[in-house]
Parts: sequence; C-alpha cells; structure tokens
Amino acid sequence: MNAQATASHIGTTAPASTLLLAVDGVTVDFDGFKALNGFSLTLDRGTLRVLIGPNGAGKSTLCDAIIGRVRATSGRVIFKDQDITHLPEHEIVRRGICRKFQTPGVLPGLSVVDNLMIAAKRDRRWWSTFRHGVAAEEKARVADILETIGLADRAAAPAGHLAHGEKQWLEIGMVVATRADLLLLDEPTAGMGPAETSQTAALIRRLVGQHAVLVIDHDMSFLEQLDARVTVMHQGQFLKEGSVAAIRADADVAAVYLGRAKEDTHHG
Ligand SMILES: Nc1ncnc2c1ncn2[C@@H]1O[C@H](COP(=O)(O)OP(=O)(O)OP(=O)(O)O)[C@@H](O)[C@H]1O
Repeated sequence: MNAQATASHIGTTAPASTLLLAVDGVTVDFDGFKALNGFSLTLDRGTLRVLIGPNGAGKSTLCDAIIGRVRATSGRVIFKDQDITHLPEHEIVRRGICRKFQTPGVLPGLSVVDNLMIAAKRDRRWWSTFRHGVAAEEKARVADILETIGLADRAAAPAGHLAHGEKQWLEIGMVVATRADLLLLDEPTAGMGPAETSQTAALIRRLVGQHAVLVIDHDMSFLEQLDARVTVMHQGQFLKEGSVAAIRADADVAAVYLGRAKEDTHHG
C-alpha cells in the first residue's frame, strides 16, 4: 500500500474528535524558576501537533511532565480520561505514551527487524523475545511498521549499518511498535538533509490516525510539509496556536524568536 493510500485509509477510520490528552494549567517549578508556567494544551486521538518555541521555552519540560520524568508543581495531566500527573513514568508508558528516546535505543548489532521485534514485545523483557519466539501477530505488525518507516528492504541489515536518517526512522518505528496511542517525537529531523527531512514528514503523516503525535521541531520547511497545527510556547507559557502559515505570519511569534536571537547574539 502506498503512503497516500495508507494515510487516507487511516484518516477515514480514526476517531479523530476524541480527546486523548489534556495538559491542564501545568507549572513545573525548578527551585523558583518556572520552566512551565500554567501551561495548557489538548490533543485529540489520532491527531498531529507541532510544538515550537525559542530555546528554553519549556518544550522538553512539557514532554518530561507528560511522561512523568519531572513532576508538575501544580496543574494536571489527563490521559484517556485518567489523571496521570502523579503516576510513575513506567506506568504512564504502560498506559500508552511513548517518547522516542524511551525505546531501548537501536541495538547496532541486531538487524532492523529484530530491533522492531524487541520494541513490539509488550512485556519489554527483551531476552524472552529470543527464548520464547515471537507471535505471528507481532510478526505481521512489524512487517507493517517496516513498510511505514520505509525500511522493508533493509529489514535484515544490522541496525549499525543504517544511515543517520534510516536510524531515526527505525527509532520512530520502535516507538510505533510499542503500540502507544501518543508518540512524543523530539526533533525527529535533527541532523537530516532536505531529502531525509521530507521523507520523515511523510512518515509521520502516515502515523497520524492510528496514533496521536506531538512533534517538537524548529525546521520551518519540515513544519510546512507536516502541515499540522502548531502550538507556540514562550517562557513556559502558551503563546499562540494555529496553522503553519498563520504562525509564520504572526508578529508576536516573530518577536519572541527575534528577541531570543538578539539575546543569544548578545551573550554569544
Ligand atoms: N532540571 C532542571 N533544573 C533547572 N532548570 C531546568 C531544568 N530543566 C530545564 N530547566 C530550565 O527550564 C527552561 C526550559 O527548558 P526546556 O529544556 O524545557 O526548554 P526547550 O524549549 O526544550 O529548549 P530547547 O529548544 O533549547 O531544547 C530552561 O531555561 C532550562 O534551563
């Protein structure tokens, strides 16, 4: 199935209007410094959102607060109608949120397909994958993921032999393999050239519908290709939300980026 067909198929079956995640007035206070300051955001099932903001705006802290790596000082994180604010990270992951770097990481000596098999193993006991074999259902799922991430013809290659972009796609595939409903992707195009960046945008668009995806990235050409709703953060707070075109044209957004650039120049 080609990418477009997959995306449109998923698009027609996704329960697109159901609320999946609500970040409700979350503050994260690091000894008096509010990395998040009453920040709110909602995300529906199967939808794509891009989060941007100048350096230090609080984007990573937001992901940390969602996944339980840092604790909200106040406010709540609601996922699938449950308050997950104070749950341990592993329990949040079990409930269906996965961040790219939380996958075991690509094991360079193992093949692409074996890396995906390990991530697909729900109980995460890696070695049991080899001891007990893999269910047919998991094999089929992994074959699907290989198609989605564009690595079907590299399935048998050792992951360590992949190019930089291919390794990133494998990591995204490993997040998908965990069956998470919400995928958090922090700068998925880091270090990529224009061709790989375009392929990454297409890959992410193929995931939408089956998963909600929250992407942090600064690359405007990537954001244009993703064609997603954009939320802009500044100093731990919500600044704006809108289409890529609207955000590009927004004077307040330009001002916070330029302001930051001036500070960076000043200090640097
Ligand atoms: N553990 C911590 N203790 C103290 N301050 C922290 C901690 N983690 C982050 N910060 C501060 O919180 C602010 C927000 O950081 P965060 O990494 O969330 O920003 P960001 O938007 O992801 O930035 P970047 O685009 O540079 O990755 C920054 O000023 C950072 O120095």
